[in-house]
Amino acid sequence: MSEQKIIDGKAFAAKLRTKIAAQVAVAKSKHGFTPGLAVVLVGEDPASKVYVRNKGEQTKEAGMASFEYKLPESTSQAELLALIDKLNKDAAVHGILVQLPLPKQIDSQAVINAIDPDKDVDGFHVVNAGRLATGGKGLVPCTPFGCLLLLKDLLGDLAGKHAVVIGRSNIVGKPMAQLLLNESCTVTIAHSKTRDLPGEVRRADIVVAAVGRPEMVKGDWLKEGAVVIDVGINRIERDGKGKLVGDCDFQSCLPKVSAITPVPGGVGPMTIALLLNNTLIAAARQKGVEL
Ligand SMILES: Nc1nc(=O)c2c([nH]1)NC[C@@H]1CN(c3ccc(C(=O)N[C@@H](CCC(=O)O)C(=O)O)cc3)C=[N+]21
Repeated sequence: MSEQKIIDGKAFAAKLRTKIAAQVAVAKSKHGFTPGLAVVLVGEDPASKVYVRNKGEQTKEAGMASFEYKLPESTSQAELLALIDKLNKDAAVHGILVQLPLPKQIDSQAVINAIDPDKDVDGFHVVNAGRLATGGKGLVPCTPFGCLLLLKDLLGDLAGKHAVVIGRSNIVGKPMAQLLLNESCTVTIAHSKTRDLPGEVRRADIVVAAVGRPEMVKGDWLKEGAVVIDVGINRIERDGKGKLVGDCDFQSCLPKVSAITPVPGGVGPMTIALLLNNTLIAAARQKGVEL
């Protein structure tokens, strides 16, 4: 019964990648260029290595060029900045992603702000954050962009809906709130100091959970028929086994919602699809073509 309530982010992302691959083919055949994405990984974090590998594989599957840079944990900030300078100047590279988090000797924000904003396919550069906040044409962070596409596919026009975003990070919460505001939602941003979080969430037509706390949002916090987008990816131990769970308690939320994203298979695959989409957008703009 509730099967159709579960949003299939994996299938949506696969469809999106098919569309992107078709546009990449046009870029090659009609305009004579191959969109290229450079991914930079510093150090040995095992989860980061998996993401970087998935990104590389899906980039190539879409027909794009993938450039991977794996630097040692001991890399200095100056060395990383030198690589970014080289990638900024490389005409075959249209998008640059530096995997976060970075080792502690490196100032992440300084590194992000060294990327050419027009190649900043993560949308994390202060210029892109400013463009999003002021209605300019920039690059939008992949995870919130993916969440927005899922919401619009499900609900159509979002105007007037009450959205509660839980979490205020620069990479998800804040840009998500900006995007929902641009869609004329009434937006509440909740965080660790919010008084009566369940009470705030109970007013929401749309809940976006991005706090990084396993299974924090409970079903009895939700308004009947709410749409829940769960951005959390938390690795926990249960019954002696490793398990991936979101920021929402899926079992108690499912009966209350009209739709909910699962973890895994929800927002995660969308993030990578939107990264490819941003790379395509960045490449088309750099080449001055419409795809
Ligand atoms: N500069 C930067 N940009 C990022 O976008 C970025 C980053 N750094 N650092 C790490 C996080 C994490 N992240 C994920 C992307 C896809 C999945 C994903 O596809 N997850 C699948 C599989 C999860 C699994 O099985 O491990 C799913 O949710 O179904 C997860 C996590 C991007 N990140």
